[in-house]
Amino acid sequence: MEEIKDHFGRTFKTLRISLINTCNLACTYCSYSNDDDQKNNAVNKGNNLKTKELTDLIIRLHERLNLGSIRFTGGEPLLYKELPALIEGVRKLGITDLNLTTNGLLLQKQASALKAAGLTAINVSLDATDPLTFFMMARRHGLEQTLKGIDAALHAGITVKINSVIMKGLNENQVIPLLKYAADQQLIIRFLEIMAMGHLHGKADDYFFSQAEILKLISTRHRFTPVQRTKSATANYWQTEAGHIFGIIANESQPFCTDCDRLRLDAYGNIYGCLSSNQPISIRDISDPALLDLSLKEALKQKQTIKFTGSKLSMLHIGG
Ligand SMILES: Nc1nc2c(ncn2[C@@H]2O[C@H](COP(=O)(O)OP(=O)(O)OP(=O)(O)O)[C@@H](O)[C@H]2O)c(=O)[nH]1
Ligand SMILES: C[S@@+](CC[C@H](N)C(=O)[O-])C[C@H]1O[C@@H](n2cnc3c(N)ncnc32)[C@H](O)[C@@H]1O
Ligand code: SF4
Ligand code: SF4
Repeated sequence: MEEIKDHFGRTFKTLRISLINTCNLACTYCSYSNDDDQKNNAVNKGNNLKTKELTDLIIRLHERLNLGSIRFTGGEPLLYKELPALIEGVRKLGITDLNLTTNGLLLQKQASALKAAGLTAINVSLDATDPLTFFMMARRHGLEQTLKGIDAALHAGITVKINSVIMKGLNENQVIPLLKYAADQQLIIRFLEIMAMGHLHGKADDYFFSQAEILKLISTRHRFTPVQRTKSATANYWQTEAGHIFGIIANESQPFCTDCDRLRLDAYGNIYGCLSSNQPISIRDISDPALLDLSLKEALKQKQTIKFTGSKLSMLHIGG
């Protein structure tokens, strides 16, 4: 069967599944307000997919795309009750690179079940090592719980990386402490440039803290050299003289659309070919393979040529 490809040679190999569009934190850059929730309900159509329906959709996507990896995200994916069962089901399809992006609050309880189910690696979001700044960023307390979650995942034998969104005027003073925490734990950390999504659409500039600014801050403490980028990666990486690897996801300063291989599936059975797209393409009720192909080709057209251009949907709603 002919591979679904665009004229840049891009195809879909990584499936990012948003399992749920609710969350137990309300991060300032993601959630509209303290009690956000469904203000932007553009994609909240119908009922969430049941685990069986979701597994069937994954099977059909995998048959067509020969997926290399899956990342479970959200909203907060650890609120999805049947995650271990889902992971087990997907692993049986032969997809063994199975990853999770989480805020880590519920990780302490779930880490060993996730490992047993076959999860490969976890990216934990952590924007501060200081409880007050954590609260300011997340609008909830939870630093200690998140740190315990990271410990539990490591104890269970799961590889962990840290993601830290850096916002000018709010938590740039956390770059050095976060880097130190990660180095002490021997974890890779990636700092994220803020993205103009949801309520930040058109307003993100005020908070933008660039890759260059992050590197400048780090250079006051460490010497570092660049690491060769891997194809389709979101992050650029560097290694400090002490051997610690850190990265920056520079959506604005150093975009990575040219070899993007990511397809998104939300909790309602809609696909998106690009994080910049507000247009859901429903594949939930499609059983005809030719129609699935058409939908995937349509989704591939949503990809950007150069960089992320902003979205009215927040990560909470499209799936981060
Ligand atoms: N523009 C853009 N940014 C993305 C995309 N996927 C992830 N990101 C950015 O990368 C951040 C971290 O994403 P993760 O869920 O950790 O996934 P990842 O970076 O692909 O993970 P690794 O495979 O471990 O490198 C997100 O919060 C976004 O800022 C994408 O498809 N497009
Ligand atoms: C939407 S969250 C979903 C998974 C989980 N709740 C978590 O926080 O890891 C996925 C990632 O998106 C990032 N994110 C959300 N909104 C963002 C924004 N406006 N700019 C940059 N990153 C953002 C978060 O920091 C997190 O690392
Ligand atoms: S970034 Fe993750 S933890 Fe924070 S509000 Fe969004 S979905 Fe929740
Ligand atoms: S903005 Fe779109 S094309 Fe660019 S990396 Fe993100 S998902 Fe891929």
